This record gives sequence, structure tokens and C-alpha cells, in this order.
Amino acid sequence: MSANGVSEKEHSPMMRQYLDVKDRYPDYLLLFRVGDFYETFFDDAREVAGALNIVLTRRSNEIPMAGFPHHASEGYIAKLVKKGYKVAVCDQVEDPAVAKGIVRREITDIITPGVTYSDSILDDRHNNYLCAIAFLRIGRQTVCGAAFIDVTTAEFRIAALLPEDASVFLRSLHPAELLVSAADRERSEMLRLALPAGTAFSVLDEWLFREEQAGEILARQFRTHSLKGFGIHDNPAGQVAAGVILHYLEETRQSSLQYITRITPLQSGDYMTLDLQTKRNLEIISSMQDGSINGSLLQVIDRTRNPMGARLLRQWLQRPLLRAADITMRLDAVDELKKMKPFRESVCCDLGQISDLERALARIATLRAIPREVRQLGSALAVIPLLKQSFEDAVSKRLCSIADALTPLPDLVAMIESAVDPEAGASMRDGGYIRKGYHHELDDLRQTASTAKERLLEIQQEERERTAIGSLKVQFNRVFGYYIEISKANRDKVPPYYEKKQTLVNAERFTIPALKEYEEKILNAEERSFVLEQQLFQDLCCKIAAHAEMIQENAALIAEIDCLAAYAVCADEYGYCKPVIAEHTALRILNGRHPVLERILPADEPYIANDSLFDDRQKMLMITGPNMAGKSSYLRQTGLIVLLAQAGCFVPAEQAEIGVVDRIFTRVGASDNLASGESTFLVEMNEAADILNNATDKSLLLLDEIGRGTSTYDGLAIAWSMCEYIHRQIGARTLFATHYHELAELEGILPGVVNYNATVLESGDRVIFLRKIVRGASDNSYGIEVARMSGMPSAVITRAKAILAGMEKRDIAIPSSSGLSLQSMQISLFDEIDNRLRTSIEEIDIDRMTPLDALIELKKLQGLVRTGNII
Ligand SMILES: Nc1ncnc2c1ncn2[C@@H]1O[C@H](COP(=O)(O)OP(=O)(O)OP(=O)(O)O)[C@@H](O)[C@H]1O
Repeated sequence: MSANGVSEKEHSPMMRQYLDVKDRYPDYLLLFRVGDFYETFFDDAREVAGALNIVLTRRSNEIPMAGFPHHASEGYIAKLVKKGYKVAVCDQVEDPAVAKGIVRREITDIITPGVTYSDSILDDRHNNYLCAIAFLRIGRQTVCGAAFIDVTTAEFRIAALLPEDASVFLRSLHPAELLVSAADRERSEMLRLALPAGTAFSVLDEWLFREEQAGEILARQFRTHSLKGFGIHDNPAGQVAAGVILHYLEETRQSSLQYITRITPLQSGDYMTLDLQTKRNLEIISSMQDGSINGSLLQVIDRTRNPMGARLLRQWLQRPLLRAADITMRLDAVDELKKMKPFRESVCCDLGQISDLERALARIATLRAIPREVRQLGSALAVIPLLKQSFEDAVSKRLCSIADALTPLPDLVAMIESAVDPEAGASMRDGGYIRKGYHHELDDLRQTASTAKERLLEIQQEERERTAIGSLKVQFNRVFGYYIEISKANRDKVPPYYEKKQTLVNAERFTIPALKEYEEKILNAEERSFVLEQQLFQDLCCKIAAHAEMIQENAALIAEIDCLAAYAVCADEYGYCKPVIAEHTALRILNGRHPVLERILPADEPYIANDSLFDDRQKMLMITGPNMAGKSSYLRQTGLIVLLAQAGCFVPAEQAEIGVVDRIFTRVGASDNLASGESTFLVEMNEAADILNNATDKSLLLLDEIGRGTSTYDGLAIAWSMCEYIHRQIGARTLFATHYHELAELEGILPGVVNYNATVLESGDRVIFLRKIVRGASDNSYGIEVARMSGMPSAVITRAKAILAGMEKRDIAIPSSSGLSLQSMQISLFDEIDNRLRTSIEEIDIDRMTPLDALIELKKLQGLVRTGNII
């Protein structure tokens, strides 16, 4: 029985053919070519109709069906794939006119979110990753590894992971599609939950996740006996994941994978780990406001001129370096480019001319390219000698090695130039894209066709004279081929040897033996030259693909030059300074600025620069100050400056010395994970726990309003003890912004804790934010003043002031000065409980209570006294 209860036998032959194909591709939406349409049936049709918002109809009144015209398929397929669907395209592979019985159909393309080359789906400034995660049991241990590939750029990497870190890794990589094993059900489910909505998730057979299987497939792909040369041999789970990826690519019919020439390890020791939280809080790639690039660090720094550079810059900002020598090498290169402005500008101009070599190569190697792309690749490769030459006099180590490594490919450039017509258009349908002189036989065929066409003109002239019909014309169309058209008015002059082909309203069309003869010559020659041209173009693509490794290396170097030049432009135009990078744990940023805020604030309210100073005597900066005073911005600014410096970029500061940070941890503001059912406070505590468990003395901790999500006293107590723990157990450089003025007490108690505050100026009952972070603790929250400035109704403000005055008189709940010790904090905690106890008892209406109610009430009161909370 089939999906809707119709038995196989009752189906038409075409539907049986459909079901046969669908059987082989159950996880894909099967687009089945029927005439000029791609049709989907059964459940696929329901999905497609919903996803594309198209009509769901029924075939033969029974089978659900939805489809779209084939000429518009690119847009529809893009829409489906962007929504996370995997699509298999089944085409008619023989001419229906000559087919005997049911026309033959085959899968001609498979497109999934992680395996696509289509410009309608991809963004050229983003990588598009297909990722696999594998868990392996080795002895008593479970090891985990990941592999990921961008098939459009051939970047193929593997990483060794701790099993518990797999979700964090995935969130950080943000792949378009994930492959997991059917055997790891629970773990796979956890991974699925870690993925952002819309990520495709494929569960594959367990046998694919075996070491032998992976070893074989990797050795075949890279044509080696051992994987030692790639430096990935000590990561068996990663290798399994890589093998799974290659198998999946083969299965999805990506037959020409030769352009994937290497696999490289992603060593956790080389790069700073940036968890999703930190990426989000520091707004590195996208802003918190709307998730777009607008307002992000990337938007400010991305001054690249080329898509390859743009993609690499994203990676650089998300993977800052850890070794001082590597960072300094990048900074020196930026310095050199910054100083040589005219040279840099001319290099940038060259970079702007270079097309996307990586993606063009992938399309060429997989025979998806059109002639224009090949031509563009040729022009891009032609710029390499110029680039190489222009860097010949470079001084900095990295620029010198880039100049050395750039490899011109003159023969390939010449071959492309001689083969592809510079005017080649977007379509290959009409041929004519291979240049004259490239191939002898092609030239001959074209000559034959053109001579025959000239002969047709002669025939036209001869027939005009013979028939005395001046308007007689030899014409061509795809359906009827060549014909002679004669208007109705001249109908009686048509000679008897004219054979009628077609009658129109005002004219008739004929053929004659001479016309037939030349028509055949032309069509034959054209048909053969068309096929030959396709063959020559394919051969050219294969020859280019044979140079894949060299092209990829050049592309990587061009991308790097682009990023370094972009950094230099930022340094120059935004007034950034070159940071000094050291292997100690101090941090000295003088007059640092927030790279994004300083660009968006109005000129009359410029960003106020501040210092961030850490050394052995100053390890934890306790920052108090009113709302809106600039505490969070100061925390973020410090994190961003460190991140930029370690990504090899100059920084928005007057001077900066950065002791390399192994990881930036952030706990900034309330992030809502309400969708996953967690309370704001729980999320806050999870994140705080993660920081305490993973930070080291080389980390930078940016903690904003820890404890805010719960009651004042719980929050204060947690914040206090976290500070103690960080101080005693971790020793990380920490910026701690808080509204708990009591925490200022810690300055006297824990060495290395130093108070700072975001200053304000009181002017009458107004507050002016100076945005200067200065030594000492703040002594006022100004919360009510800030509320007033936000446009709160004045009645609320007046009442709030009265309540505050009352509370301050009674010295309860809201702490008003920094003079409280932990002991006095506990005393006021009991005051608060006493007050709540008293109010609760007063509010009890004994006359309306049953004895049971009274007992329940008593239990609540007991709970209040014991835990500080009413149950
Ligand atoms: N150094 C600065 N120079 C100029 N403007 C600043 C500066 N720092 C912050 N601002 C401006 O003040 C606004 C509020 O800053 P921020 O959010 O950092 O304050 P906050 O003290 O953390 O407030 P809250 O405690 O309410 O979170 C920012 O959006 C920015 O426009």
C-alpha cells in the first residue's frame, strides 16, 4: 500500500515510477518532472505546499500534489533549502516524443542546506558548513570529534572535542546541516536541540560511523596511505566524522570531489574559544537588537574588497589567536599596510577586481560553472603576478611570506583566455562561448554552418528572381527549421515545386529541395559544434580543476591580504593604535573606546574614552554607578579591544598592551532563553556556573549585574561569593559591574579588588552622565532620576521618591550606601524578613479561616522564617 492507501497496483505507471524513486530517497523532498512542471506528491506535496505557500491539489482525485513550473525552479528550490529541506530533483532524461512507454527519469541533482552551490541560496560573504559529529568508544572512554566542510570553498577541517563540548562547538560553528549517527540517539537529540531553528539535521546509518570505513574513504579522497601528513591521525572520532561527510557528498551525487584537496585540523590551542554567549553579548557578528550585521563589530571592521576576504574576516573575528608571536606577525603586516597608504589603495583596488576564486573553482570542478565564471576565474588569476610583484619590497615577515607563496599560473590563464569568449553570456544554450582558434574541428564546423547560411542568402535571392516575389524571405525557427515565407497576396505566384510547411493568417511557409539540403548541413554542423563546444568546455573545467590546490592556495593568500588591508584601513580611518602583545596577564588599555558605539554616536555626543588597567595589584574591577552611566559599554569595550587585538587588528585606544587572554567570558544583561523553557535567572546561573568552571587565570571575565534575576539578598549573596571564588580559585582579570553597592566592601577585604564607578553629575534634580570610569565606589543609584528621564508619569516618580525616603528611614531592603559590611547585610536581611512576617500576620483574616487554612498559613510563615521566601 502507498502513502494514502492506494495500492501500488492501482497506480498509473508514472506514479509507480515516482514511488520507486521516492523509495530510494525517502529523506528528500522529491521534485518529479512532469512536462513543464516539477511535481511533488503525498506528504512531500503537503510540506511543499505549506513551505512555498502554493496550492495543494489532488492527482486523479486521490493523490495530494503540489508543483511549480520548471523555469522558475531555482527560486522555489532556494526557498525550500533555506527552510532546511533537502531536495532531490528527478528529471526526464529522454525526449518524451521518442520515448517508448513511460519516459525515463533520473535524479539529476540533490540540494541540501549544507550541500549547495547555488547563488540563490548562498551568501558570498558567509561560509556555508556541512558538519558531522561522531562519538567513538575507545576502551572505557567515549571520544568525540567533528568535521566540517564548506563545499563551495573546499575548506575541510576536523576538530577533537570533549563529548560534553559538542553542543557548544555546534552553536559556535552554526552549520547549515548536521550529520549524526542513528546509534547515538540521546546524544544526537541533544545536538539537535543545540542547533538554531532551520538547520537541517540528518540521522545516518550507524555503519557509516566506523573507523575502517572512514579511513578507507579518506585515503581514497586524498590518495594517500596514511593521514599522518594532515596532522589528523590522533583524532579518530574526527576522522570518522570526516569520512561520513565524504560519504554523504558522494551519496548526494557530488561526483567530482577532486577539488577537495586537503583536510586540516582545528587545534583548540591555536584559537581563543568564543562561546555563543560571548559572541552574542559582544555583538561580534550580529547585533542583539535584530540579529542582523548592523551594529556589530563585523560591520565596522569589514572593509574587505572581496568575498574571499569577507569570509576569512568573519573567521578571524570569531577565532582570535592565542600565540603572541602569531598575533604580532599579523599586526606588523597591518602596520606596514597602514603606513603605505597609496600602495594599500592600489592593492585594494586590485582586490576589488578579483572575483571569488574559491567558489568559482568549486562550481567549475563540479561542472556547474558557466563560461563567464571560467573567464572571471582567468581574469582573477591574471592579477596574481601583479600582486606578487607589488609585495616584493615588503618588509614585514607575513607580507614577505605571502609574496613568496603567491604562485602565478600563466599557462592556465593563457588557456582560459584562448578558450573562452570574453563576451560569453550567462547562458550556454545558444553556444558560441568557445573562442575561434581554440579548436580546429569546432572552427571547421562553424565555417560549414556559416558557409551554408551564406548559401541560404543566395537561395533567397535566386528564388526572388525566379518567382518575381520581392518580399520572399528565407527564415528560421526552432520548430520548423528553415523555410521560405510568402505573403498571402503572392500566393498565386508560388511555383509547384514549393512544398507547403505551414499556413499562417497572412502568409504561408514552404520548403524546397535546395533549402532542405542546406538546412541539414547547417543543423548538422550546428548540432555537432554545440556538442563539441560543451565537451571542450567540460575538458577545460577539468583542466582547471587539476590545478585546484594551487588555485586554493592563491585564494587563501588573497583573502589574507584582503583582511590585512581591511584592518589597515580601519586603523587609518578610525584612529586605532597598534597593541603590544605579551605573554603576561596584565592589561593596559589607555583611553580605550567602544569600536561600534564610537561610530554610531552623534558628533555632539562623542564616545568618552576610558582606561582598562589590570596588573597584579588590580585583578578585579568592581564597577558601580547608576543605570545608563555606561558600565555595560565599558565592559564590552574592554572585551572587544582584547578580541580585536588578538584577531590581529589595531584597536580603538590611545595605547594598549594586551597580556594574551585565553578566553573571554561574558555574562551581560538578561538573555532570554524562554523558548527553551528556562527562567531568566536559571539561564544567568547556568552561564555563571560555566564561567566559574572553565575560566583560568589567563581569562578575561566580563560580569554584568550578576544576581540581578533573583531577590536582592539572594542576588547579593551569590554575587559576593562569586567574587570571592574568582579571586581565590581562578585569579582571572575580571570586570564586575553591579548595582549592589555593598560589593564595594570587597575592596578592603580581598587584595586585587578595586572599586571604580561610572561618574555622573547632579544638577538640581537632574543627572548628567559623564561616562568617565573613575576610582572609587558610587554612592547613589539614581534609579528614580533615570526613570524620570525615561518619560515615566510624574505621579509614579513622586510616589517612588516617597517610598524610597520611607525605606531609607527604616533602613531596610534597598541598600543605600557602601558602608554596609556583610554582617550588617545579614542584619538587614533579618529586618526584611521580620517586616514581611509582620505584614503577613497582620493580613491574616482569622474569622474566615478553617483550622486547615490556619495550619497551611502557619507552614508558610515558618517557611518564610527558615528560607526567607514565602512558599
Ligand atoms: N563612554 C561612553 N561615551 C559616550 N556614551 C556612552 C558611553 N558609554 C555608554 N554610553 C551611552 O550610554 C548608553 C547606556 O550605556 P550602558 O548601557 O553601558 O549603561 P549601563 O551603566 O550599563 O546601564 P544599565 O545599568 O542600565 O545597564 C549607551 O547605549 C551609550 O549610548
